[in-house]
Amino acid sequence: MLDSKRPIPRDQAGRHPGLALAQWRNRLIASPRFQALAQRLLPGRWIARRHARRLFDLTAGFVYSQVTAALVESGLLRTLADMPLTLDQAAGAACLTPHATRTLLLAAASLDLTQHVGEHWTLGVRGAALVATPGLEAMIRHHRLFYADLADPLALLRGSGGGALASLWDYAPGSDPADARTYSELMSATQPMVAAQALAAYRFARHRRLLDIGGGSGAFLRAVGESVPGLALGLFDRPQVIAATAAEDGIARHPGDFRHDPLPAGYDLHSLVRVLHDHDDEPALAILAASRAALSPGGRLLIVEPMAAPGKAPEGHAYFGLYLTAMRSGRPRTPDEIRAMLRAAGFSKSVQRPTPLPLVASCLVATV
Ligand SMILES: C[S@@+](CC[C@H](N)C(=O)[O-])C[C@H]1O[C@@H](n2cnc3c(N)ncnc32)[C@H](O)[C@@H]1O
Repeated sequence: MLDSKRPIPRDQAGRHPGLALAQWRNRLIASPRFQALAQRLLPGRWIARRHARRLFDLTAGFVYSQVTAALVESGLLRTLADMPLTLDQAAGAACLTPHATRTLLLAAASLDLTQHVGEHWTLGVRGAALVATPGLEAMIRHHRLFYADLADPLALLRGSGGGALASLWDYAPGSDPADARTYSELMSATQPMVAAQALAAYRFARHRRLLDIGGGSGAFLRAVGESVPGLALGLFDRPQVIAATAAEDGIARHPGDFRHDPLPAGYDLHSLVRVLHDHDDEPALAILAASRAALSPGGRLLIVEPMAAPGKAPEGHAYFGLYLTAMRSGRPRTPDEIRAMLRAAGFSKSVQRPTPLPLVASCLVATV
């Protein structure tokens, strides 16, 4: 039997054996002789092309994002979803010259966002999927702030640049409630897909009362309430966020600050949806401890958010790693990292429940 605790043999300098292998591979890839050989052999040519494509996509990804943003912000995406347009009609709808419109539509067609059929333009496969995905257009518009911060990525990482995204997040006491409302609206727009992951992963009907901690405008609670009618619902968020949202029948409202205030008792299920990763380790642990303190024995905490996977899944460490850096708070965590924090906060056990689209959200269930 393999002993997983057995130490991995290291070289004389104390380095992991995998490092030498990775260095050998990297030298091979960089060698002109190896590259020439790969071009001559058919499988090698195929692999080289695939890597070249991926490398090009990495280099050009920002351009693709901006083509998509132009399609959304010009209104063309929505108009093409309603009806096919000739080039002149599209130019009129987008308030662009026919030449500029053609440039945009051709660029979008190369990304499967649009399609040229006869004399008309319509949506391509990805364009149709984009329109059908709730909240994605709102997210693309919101990325204007994020990409402004990313214009100098090193300044962002050094903490000397950015600030556009953080200003939206920072609705501390005294700030304009309109900012809290803008952010909550974005969160609500992207919420249906997240709620769908939680509903597919967890049987809420086994509980009596659900408290959504940092629940924003209550979109998650409304989605769960529609699927599980008997469940009593409670919303905990900052006072200015609660004040900025419409009073909902049947949802108990608890204004407060989860870093300092105790959470209300009497709920047998808590949820933290896209909340934990917004916070650095110390406040994140305080939130988990507050949940643990307010839950009775047998109570559960559901953590729903996109989680990181080391070396894989770029939505984790690449997207959220940089997004949360721009937010100036929090970090993406792996399920194992969160489980360790849950243990430190006093939860007796936690399990991961598979979700249909981990890219949107993964789900951990912790028991008191
Ligand atoms: C990223 S949003 C997520 C909103 C919602 N759960 C969702 O997924 O759409 C984070 C939420 O946590 C709330 N929040 C942040 N800090 C808080 C604090 N100290 N106390 C209470 N709520 C807080 C914010 O107001 C916001 O509604």
